[in-house]
Amino acid sequence: MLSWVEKYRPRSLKDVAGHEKVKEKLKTWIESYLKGENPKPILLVGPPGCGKTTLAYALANDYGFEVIELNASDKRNSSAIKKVVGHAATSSSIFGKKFLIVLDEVDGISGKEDAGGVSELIKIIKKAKNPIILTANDAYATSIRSLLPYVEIIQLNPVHTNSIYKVLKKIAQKEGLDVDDKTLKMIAQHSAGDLRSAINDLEALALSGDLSYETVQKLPDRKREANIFDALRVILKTTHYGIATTALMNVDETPDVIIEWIAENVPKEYEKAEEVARAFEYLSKADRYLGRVMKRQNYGFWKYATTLMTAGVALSKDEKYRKWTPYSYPKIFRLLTKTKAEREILNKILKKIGEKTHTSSKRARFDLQILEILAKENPYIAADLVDYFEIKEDELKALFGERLSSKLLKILKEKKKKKSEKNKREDKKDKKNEDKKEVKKEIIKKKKEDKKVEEVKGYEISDTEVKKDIKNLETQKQVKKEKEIKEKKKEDKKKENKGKQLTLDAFFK
Ligand SMILES: Nc1ncnc2c1ncn2[C@@H]1O[C@H](COP(=O)(O)OP(=O)(O)OP(=O)(O)O)[C@@H](O)[C@H]1O
Repeated sequence: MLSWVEKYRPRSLKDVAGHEKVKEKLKTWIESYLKGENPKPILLVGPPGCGKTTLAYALANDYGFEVIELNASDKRNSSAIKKVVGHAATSSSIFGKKFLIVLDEVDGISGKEDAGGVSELIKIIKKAKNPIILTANDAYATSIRSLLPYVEIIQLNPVHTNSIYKVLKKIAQKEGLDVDDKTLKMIAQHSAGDLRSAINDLEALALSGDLSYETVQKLPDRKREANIFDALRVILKTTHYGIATTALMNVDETPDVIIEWIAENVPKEYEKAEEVARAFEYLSKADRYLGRVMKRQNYGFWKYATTLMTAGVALSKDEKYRKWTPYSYPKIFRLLTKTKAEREILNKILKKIGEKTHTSSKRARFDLQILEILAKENPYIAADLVDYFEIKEDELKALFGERLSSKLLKILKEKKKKKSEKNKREDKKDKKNEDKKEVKKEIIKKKKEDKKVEEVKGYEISDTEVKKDIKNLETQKQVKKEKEIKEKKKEDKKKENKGKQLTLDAFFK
C-alpha cells in the first residue's frame, strides 16, 4: 500500500502547490536543453518536504524525460556516482530516451564515507549532455562548497499554510475523511511549510481514527521538530555508516533527547526482532556514555554516544525498509511536557507512587511507564496498582486519556463491588457466630440460675441445641413484635375515632 505522500505526489507541475516562479524557471531551463543548449545543472535548495524532488519528477513527466535517481540513503562515493549516473549523464541518448538525472540531498554527501563523491560529480557535470537536478537543504554546507560554481541555485521557500491546507482538503475529500476545515488548518499550521509532514500527520491521525481538533492541537511543532524527523528518517533508513553519523549534524537537540526519539521509533521501522534487539543493544551502550557525561561532566563522551545511537542503530538492520513509517514523538516526553496543570497532576501522581514504593520521583517516573504498559497489556493488574497508589479519577484521565482510564475505572468499580459483597457476606457470617455465642452464654446463665451449675460444668452445648434456642428466641421476638404492632394499631384507631367529628346526620343514623 502506498503512503499518502507517494499516492498524492503530484505527477505534473500544474499540481505542485505554490512555487510558481520556480516552476517557470524550471520550464525555461528544460526547454533550453530541448533546444540543444547546455545550461548549468540546477541546485534546488529549500527546507525538507517543500517539494524539491517532486518538482524534479513533475518536470520530467511533463516533458517526457525518464528519471535516473541517486538518493540520500544510497552510497555516494566516487565509484557509486560514476556507476549510477555517470553514463546516463554523459551519453547523448540511450535508445532515443531522454534522461533527467536527480541527486537528492547532495549536502549530505560526506567527505569521509563518500570519498571523492563531490569531485566525481563535478567531473560528470563538466561532461554532462543530459539535464541534472540536485537538491539540498543547505546550499552552503561545507561538503558541497566546491560544487557551487558549476550549478545554478534556485531557492525554494516553505510551502504557504494556505496551499498546504488546500492539498490536505483535497486528500481528505478523496479519502472520504470526516474532518473539519479548522482541524485541517491546524495540521497545516503545525507543519511549518513542510507539506510532507502535513500529509504524514493527516494519514497517521486518520489511521488512529482520531481526527479531532483537540488531538491535532497536540501535534509536535515541526518548526522545532523538523530536523529530528529528518534525522530519524536517515538513521532508520540508511545502511550506510557515514550517512548515519552525519544525520544529526543539523539537529538542534542534545543526545539525551535524541536517544529517546530513536528508541521510540526503532520498533516502528525495524521488522525483525533481532534487528530491534541489536539496535537497543547499541542504544543501551550509548546511554551508558550519556550517564558518564552527566556524572563526570565530560562532554567528550557525547561523541561515542552519538556514533552508537546513529551508526550502531542504522547498521543493526539487515537491509533498508522501503516502506513509509509514521514516526512519532517519544511518549516519555509527553509525560514530561504537558501543560502546567497536567504537570502538577503528574507530580502529584509521582509523589503518591514515590511514597508507596519509598522511591524518588525519578524512579517513580519509571514505574509510571510500567503502569502505562500494564494498563494496555494487563488492565486488571494495572487497576489494582491504580487502587494501591490511590490515583484518583481525574488524575487517571489526565495520565492515560479518556478511553484507557474509563476501562481501568470500570474494572476498579467491578472489583470494589465484588469486594463489598464479599465483606457483607463475611459480616453476616460473623453476626451469626456472635448470636450463637450470645445464646450459649444465655443458656449457661439460665442453667446456673436453675441451680444446675454442677451439671453445667463440662456440659457441651450442641449446635442443634443452639439452633433450636435461636429459633425459639426468634419466634418469641416475632410474637412480641406482632403483639406490639397489633397494640399500636388499636391505639391508633382509638386516637383516630377520638378526633373524628361526626355530622349531625351521621350521628342520628
Ligand atoms: N509543493 C508541493 N505540492 C504538492 N505536494 C507536495 C509539495 N511539496 C511536497 N509535497 C508532498 O510531500 C512529499 C514529499 O515532497 P518532496 O520529496 O518533494 O520534498 P523535498 O523538498 O524533496 O524534501 P527533502 O528535502 O526531505 O528531500 C511529496 O511526495 C508530496 O506528496
